Amino acid sequence: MHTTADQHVIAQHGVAQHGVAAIAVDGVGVELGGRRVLSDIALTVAPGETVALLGPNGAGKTTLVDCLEGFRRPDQGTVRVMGQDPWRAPRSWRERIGVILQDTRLDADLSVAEFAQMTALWYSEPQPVDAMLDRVGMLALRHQKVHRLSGGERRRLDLTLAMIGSPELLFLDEPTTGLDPSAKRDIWGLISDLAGDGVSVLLTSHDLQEVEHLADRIVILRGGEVSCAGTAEQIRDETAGGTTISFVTGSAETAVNTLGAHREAETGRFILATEDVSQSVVQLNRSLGEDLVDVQVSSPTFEDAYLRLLRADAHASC
Ligand SMILES: Nc1ncnc2c1ncn2[C@@H]1O[C@H](COP(=O)(O)OP(=O)(O)OP(=O)(O)O)[C@@H](O)[C@H]1O
Repeated sequence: MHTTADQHVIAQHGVAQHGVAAIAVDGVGVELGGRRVLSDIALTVAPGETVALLGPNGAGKTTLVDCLEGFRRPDQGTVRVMGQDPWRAPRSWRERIGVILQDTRLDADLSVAEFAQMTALWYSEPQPVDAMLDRVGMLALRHQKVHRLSGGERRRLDLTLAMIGSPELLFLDEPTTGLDPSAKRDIWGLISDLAGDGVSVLLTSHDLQEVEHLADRIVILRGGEVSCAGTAEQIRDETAGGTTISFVTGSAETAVNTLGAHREAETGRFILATEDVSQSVVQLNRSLGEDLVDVQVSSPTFEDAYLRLLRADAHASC
């Protein structure tokens, strides 16, 4: 599915809008320590699109992002980021991307403003530091030493540093780790605003709520391969199925032959797939009357789908 979906996105947004996808990966393979860590990876991020990379520990997300950021050269396949091979890209290319790392250490004895100013020096046209600090709610802390910042404040500073060069593409690795729920919402708002301004985002996160909230599309890596790709709704529907009504009745024949339900062997309950819950409940009542007991409606979530995908056998995909 990922190939078709990605081709569709490229056709719809990437090529049509600007001619060049923010990220275009094809057939990428990486071997580390004699072990294949990535195999035949295909991935695209269209300009202005937010794509989330999801997968269990060790799935290969960091290795792939390393290839995209130019820190690792894949053994096979092609990688283009903003139209260039990251491994050979010049400094002018690096100025067009912003990076927030999973675990940055800001140990210097500098203040927040000094640290941001030092980062700004690297770019030819940086944003004004105070304006960026204000945008992430850090202006009041501009004189605070960075090594005294709390985990959440440090994460906000990380984001400031990533944004300071006005990047066209942002790599966000666990951008809200350690943030309280309210701060997390603020940062989500900020990331959505950036996406609204046309910034492309590759988000790596284990926070399913965050991924669902921010990503236009989700690419799930598993065992170094793309296991599934699509919108959260597509992945949910294809992996966990649609809404079902489960019920108990003594009229098995009506349940199966008239209503089209199937009997679950383990529980003896009847399961009916439905696209319109109220209409199906009316129909159940009409057909089974008082012989209808313990009706339960189940609508799978994206989390259900993701967990099911991780539990499934090694070749499962959607
Ligand atoms: N230098 C290396 N030599 C050998 N194996 C490595 C090396 N670096 C990473 N690996 C292995 O490659 C696999 C993918 O690692 P990677 O860090 O890309 O996973 P990840 O999806 O980012 O995991 P996490 O969610 O835990 O950060 C892991 O099994 C890891 O042990």
